Amino acid sequence: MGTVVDAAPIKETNGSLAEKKPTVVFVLGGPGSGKGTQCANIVKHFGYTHLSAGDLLRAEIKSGSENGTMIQNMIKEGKIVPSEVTIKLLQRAIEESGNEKFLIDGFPRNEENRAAFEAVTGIEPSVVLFFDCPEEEMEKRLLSRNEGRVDDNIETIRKRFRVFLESSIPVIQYYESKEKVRKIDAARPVEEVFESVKAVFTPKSEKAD
Ligand SMILES: Nc1ncnc2c1ncn2[C@@H]1O[C@H](COP(=O)(O)OP(=O)(O)OP(=O)(O)O)[C@@H](O)[C@H]1O
Ligand SMILES: Nc1ccn([C@@H]2O[C@H](COP(=O)(O)O)[C@@H](O)[C@H]2O)c(=O)n1
Repeated sequence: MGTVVDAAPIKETNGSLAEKKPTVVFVLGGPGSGKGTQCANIVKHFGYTHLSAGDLLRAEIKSGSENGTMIQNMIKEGKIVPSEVTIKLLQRAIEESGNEKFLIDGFPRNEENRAAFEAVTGIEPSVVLFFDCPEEEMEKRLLSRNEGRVDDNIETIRKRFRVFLESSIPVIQYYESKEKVRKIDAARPVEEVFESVKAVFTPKSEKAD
């Protein structure tokens, strides 16, 4: 079956989300670098709403959406789903949340994601967290995650690593050029990583001297 994306243009919400001035933090890093784990900690401590692009896409498959088969195939291959699909899911989740502070995890994954989100929502991230972790460690974590994900097998993991290097690193470089990136050494134990994360979210005035 061919790719099914909504034939209609993305809902004309351009600007309306931006007018609400939500605080958006993009959470990036390779597969298995610990983005979801750290987002759960940030939610508990700092009151953000966690929106994982991957979780939203997996929920869309389960919902029986007409795009479900296409999304499932893309995830199995470690490929990036067309931006209009993912952005619609993010927009809906933002609008329904009632919160004004969001961690957007695993997005933008490529330049198309980045440019389309900005054009459609008018939102720019205040900060981009980058969980930096060697492939060897990420591979070990993914192979022992045991959540039954169709993409946690060595063949797909290697494809996901390649997509990360080729498509996602350039997005991080773009935000580095705008001085928005906070790079975190993610190869340490969860608690140590979170100490570094906390420093990003704690206002300077509250930090110990
Ligand atoms: N600092 C850490 N040390 C060891 N294991 C970790 C660490 N952080 C997360 N993990 C474990 O590694 C696995 C992957 O973590 P997590 O799901 O948070 O990564 P992710 O970056 O969100 O992955 P993906 O992009 O594939 O969704 C999980 O089983 C998690 O419990
Ligand atoms: N912006 C995105 C995010 C994810 N995907 C697809 O989902 C897969 C799993 O993502 P995780 O963040 O949960 O690891 C990913 O490999 C992509 O296939 C996407 O297309 N676009």
